Amino acid sequence: MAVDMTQSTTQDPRQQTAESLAEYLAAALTADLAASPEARALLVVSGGSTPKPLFAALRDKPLDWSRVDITLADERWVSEDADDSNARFVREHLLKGAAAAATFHPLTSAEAEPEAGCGEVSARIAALSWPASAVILGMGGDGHTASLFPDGDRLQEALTSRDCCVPMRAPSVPQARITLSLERLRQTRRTVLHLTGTDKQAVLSRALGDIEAVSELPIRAFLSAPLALYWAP
Ligand SMILES: O=C1O[C@H](COP(=O)(O)O)[C@@H](O)[C@H](O)[C@H]1O
Repeated sequence: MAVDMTQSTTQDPRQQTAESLAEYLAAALTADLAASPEARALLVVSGGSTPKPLFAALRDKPLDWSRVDITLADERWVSEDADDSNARFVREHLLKGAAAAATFHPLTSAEAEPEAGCGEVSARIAALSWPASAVILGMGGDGHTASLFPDGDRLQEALTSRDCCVPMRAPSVPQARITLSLERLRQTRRTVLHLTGTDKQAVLSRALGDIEAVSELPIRAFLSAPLALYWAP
């Protein structure tokens, strides 16, 4: 595992880490957009609570956001105005200021269940400009990342499928989900793991102890390739 560990030393380490990561992502997007005047750049973000200060730090970076596509690593199969919708979170915290010019691609459809809507979403997301400039992953206390849950009903499918998206249900979470597959999450120029807290540091240490046992701690699927780790206590 090649880890680029960026850790804050200021009084507000989470904010400082978010700002460092925003600088890194803005430079990555700018570099990928410079490839040609027609180039588009794709940014894959995670939901949850961790990215909020990152989104605030990133959204006013001076780059051509009109050529940036943004999608999610995973989503709850809920309406976009639900409190726990990742799409709502992205619209409220990232697609503001300069970044309002970006194009957001949600992971839901009009179907009632993710099993019915997944094909449509997969086709839509697969049509974006892969490889992504960056995939920003989070991690839960159970070692899940995106919606690759240890107790997910389709975890093995999501780890092996060539499909872009996979529906997911897990006893440990209340809502049905949809997640990008492992193969799709790996189609990126840069992978970032953004974590906060000593509890998650402990889970990551455990995961690094045996990176082969992916089903136990699915974050392990990303620990054998280059990864930029942004962590703050
Ligand atoms: O369920 C989820 O949790 C993880 C981590 O969330 P956080 O609140 O601890 O930041 C997140 O990365 C994932 O996208 C989300 O669906």
